[in-house]
Amino acid sequence: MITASGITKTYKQRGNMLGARAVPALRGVDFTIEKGGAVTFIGESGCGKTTLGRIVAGLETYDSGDIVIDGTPMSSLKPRHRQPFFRRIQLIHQDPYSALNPTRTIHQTLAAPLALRAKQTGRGKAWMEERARELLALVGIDPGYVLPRYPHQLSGGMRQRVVIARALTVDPEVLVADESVSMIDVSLRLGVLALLKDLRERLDVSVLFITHDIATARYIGGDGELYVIYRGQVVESGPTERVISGPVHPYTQSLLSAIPVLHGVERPGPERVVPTEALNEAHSDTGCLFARRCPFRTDRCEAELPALVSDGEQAHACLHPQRRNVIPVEAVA
Ligand SMILES: Nc1ncnc2c1ncn2[C@@H]1O[C@H](COP(=O)(O)OP(=O)(O)OP(=O)(O)O)[C@@H](O)[C@H]1O
Repeated sequence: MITASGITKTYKQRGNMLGARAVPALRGVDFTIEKGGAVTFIGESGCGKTTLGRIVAGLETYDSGDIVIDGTPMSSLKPRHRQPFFRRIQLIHQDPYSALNPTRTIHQTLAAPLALRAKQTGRGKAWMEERARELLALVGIDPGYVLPRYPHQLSGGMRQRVVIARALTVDPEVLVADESVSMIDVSLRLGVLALLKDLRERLDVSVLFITHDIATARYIGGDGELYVIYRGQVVESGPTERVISGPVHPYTQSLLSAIPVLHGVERPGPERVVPTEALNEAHSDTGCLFARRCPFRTDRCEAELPALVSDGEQAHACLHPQRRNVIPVEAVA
């Protein structure tokens, strides 16, 4: 089990003559990934999703808060001692073109991490060969065809599957899939999503899925937890189906209005959400981060940052939670 609590991350971006500008990417994010579970983060571009995925995979540092992996807080370890923990969490690179070394055959690509695994588990070369074939078959490609070939000799879909097979060489407990950086086209994307769903069921591996698309959030992690993130803050969370059928934060509702059917949502609206502003521009950080775009804002929202309040299952950070449907103004004809 992996627990993240209060994760914050601020980037320093080179600014104008006044010096570097601080860009808060994550502002105190908490979540738990259970064994075999699915956790989805959804939000629009720039909200901090990719940063979060990289932090969970141990590829990015964080400023405060902690990640606890199977009871061990990562802050209690020196960076090199964190590696064995983070190895259990594999980020699936979504750009199959740059993720594989073009000068290595697939056999060589899989051999390196399998050799490490063989050493750790006291196995030999025969096991490595067998495991490479087994993993390729698991991701739905013919080992005999793929193993001797170079990445450029394979289709985009095959390359993406090889990337997933490589992630599986270390027997990960969690796969992190950041769809927002996906370079693959729609038809391949659906195949990869189906594969991730299948691997979750067959290997009991957990999935941390990062997306800006509610339909894929539902497809891959419909039985898991959904976290809606806005400008680095979780504004709503809960069981995916429950949040989708009963969103209370106006931002979640505006995201959901992109899908045609909303079961169980009262619809006296629609109310309109102000279009996306340039997220990093001179936003006031006092008060609710969504206030400027929110159709329900009051003076209180401008002054008070709402904390995440939970009813035990579903949580929201809104001073005026709504049981109504709102739509982003971009979607209005
Ligand atoms: N290496 C970096 N240096 C400076 N700022 C960064 C860096 N990486 C991300 N940021 C900033 O942090 C914020 C969050 O970025 P992040 O990539 O995590 O968002 P995202 O939700 O994944 O966006 P997208 O869906 O477009 O990938 C953005 O404002 C971004 O400009």
